[in-house]
Amino acid sequence: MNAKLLHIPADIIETIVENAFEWLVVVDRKGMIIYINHNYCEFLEVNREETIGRHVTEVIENTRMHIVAKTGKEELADLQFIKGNYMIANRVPIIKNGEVIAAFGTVFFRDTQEWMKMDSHVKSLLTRMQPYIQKIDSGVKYTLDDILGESQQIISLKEKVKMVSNSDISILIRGESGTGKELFAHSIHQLSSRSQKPFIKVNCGAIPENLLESELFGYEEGAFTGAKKGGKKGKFQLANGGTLFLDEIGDMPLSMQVKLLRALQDGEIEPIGSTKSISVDVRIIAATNRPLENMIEEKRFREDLFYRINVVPFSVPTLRERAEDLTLLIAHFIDKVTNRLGKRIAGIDRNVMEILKSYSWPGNIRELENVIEAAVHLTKGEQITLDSLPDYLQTQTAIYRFNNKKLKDIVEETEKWVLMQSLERNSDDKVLVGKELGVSRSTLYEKLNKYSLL
Ligand SMILES: Nc1ncnc2c1ncn2[C@@H]1O[C@H](COP(=O)(O)OP(=O)(O)OP(=O)(O)O)[C@@H](O)[C@H]1O
Repeated sequence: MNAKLLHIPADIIETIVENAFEWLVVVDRKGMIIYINHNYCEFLEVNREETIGRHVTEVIENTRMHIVAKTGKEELADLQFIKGNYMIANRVPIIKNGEVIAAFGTVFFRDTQEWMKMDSHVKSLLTRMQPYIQKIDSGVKYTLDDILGESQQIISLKEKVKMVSNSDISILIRGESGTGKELFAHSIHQLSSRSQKPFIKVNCGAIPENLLESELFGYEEGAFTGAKKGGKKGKFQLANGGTLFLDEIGDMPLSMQVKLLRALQDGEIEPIGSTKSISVDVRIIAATNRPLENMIEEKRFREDLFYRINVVPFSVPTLRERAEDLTLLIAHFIDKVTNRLGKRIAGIDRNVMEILKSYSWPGNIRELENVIEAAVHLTKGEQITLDSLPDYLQTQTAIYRFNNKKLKDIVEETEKWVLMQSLERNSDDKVLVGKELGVSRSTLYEKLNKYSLL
């Protein structure tokens, strides 16, 4: 140590190190933490004693401290993403006798206007880059890993995906809107031998009937007024060698269903205005939330097309059928939104969690994602509270969903719910709760104990 520093008592040096830098970590040359200051541990929500001796990558996300300790090259003012926020990190090697013996890193997060401006600039750049990154690849945006869920239904479906993805058979994915049908379609393509070829999606319900044919099969130059010079390739041709995802196939007009069936059976298409057929090799994945069997009876969907596409049926469960996945999905969406916004959310108020669990989610995962996104935006503190939920969920208690429950269970659920609300309102003060609900101290404790609310 520098001779002048030796005169400074150790406790003074310790105080300086603890406070001079906002957050400080020191690693040895193997990347093991040998020192980390209290403020940093507090931010990371880790216990200081338990972090000492652990590899820095196990404690700090996106860290490069172990790399600097190895290369000996300092990294100054580098952007680092930690716990939903962009920070400025300095990483400096400590060199003795020409050898790197350790490295120290400091992390700054300055809540100044200037920093906020830079933070949002970086985020908007990243958001703008995202579509280009997606366009570079084959069109696949999701893999099986993006399908979250630990329920038996989801585990079995993911197994089924692995079994059928490598064959060329057509797959019909059924399920309510927002259940994740598109995610499954992407994953099947991504796991198939066609994964390096295009994945092309057509939303059969969103394209007007008169345009659907040219969209699917393309057209020749001069095929109709307004046709593009040189003609236009249809989605079948664009998907050649890969997968054509026919979303909302139940909404396809009957006239198009005939043409689609012909194309699938012959493996050939005829662009509008052309007299020549073109061979195409596409794998079909279709999806719908419509009751196709009823539509066949009503002559609104062709039976022969149904059998052609329904070789392997897939049924994606609704969110209410797999309520056990709710907690995981909520945590995932909070993470996703906070990462994007650079906001910190530590948890969810327990009343809010109860509401989310008892709601029937008619819009499924899409609705859940939207509710969480809005709640993260609207939450002022670090907890998602009742007032950041949409009005229809805030009043959710009024509409009780029976779900085949017995009266005893309904009474108990309601009792627990009322107790939780009162505890929340009275900041856990049992005397006030007892007064508010008009119950004696012993009854209150008995009930709190029964519902594990103590
Ligand atoms: N298992 C899952 N894990 C994580 N996110 C999911 C899951 N399932 C669906 N999502 C998300 O929910 C949203 C809706 O999914 P998707 O578009 O695949 O539903 P869909 O069934 O195709 O809906 P629609 O019938 O309305 O087209 C997407 O943002 C998707 O990322």
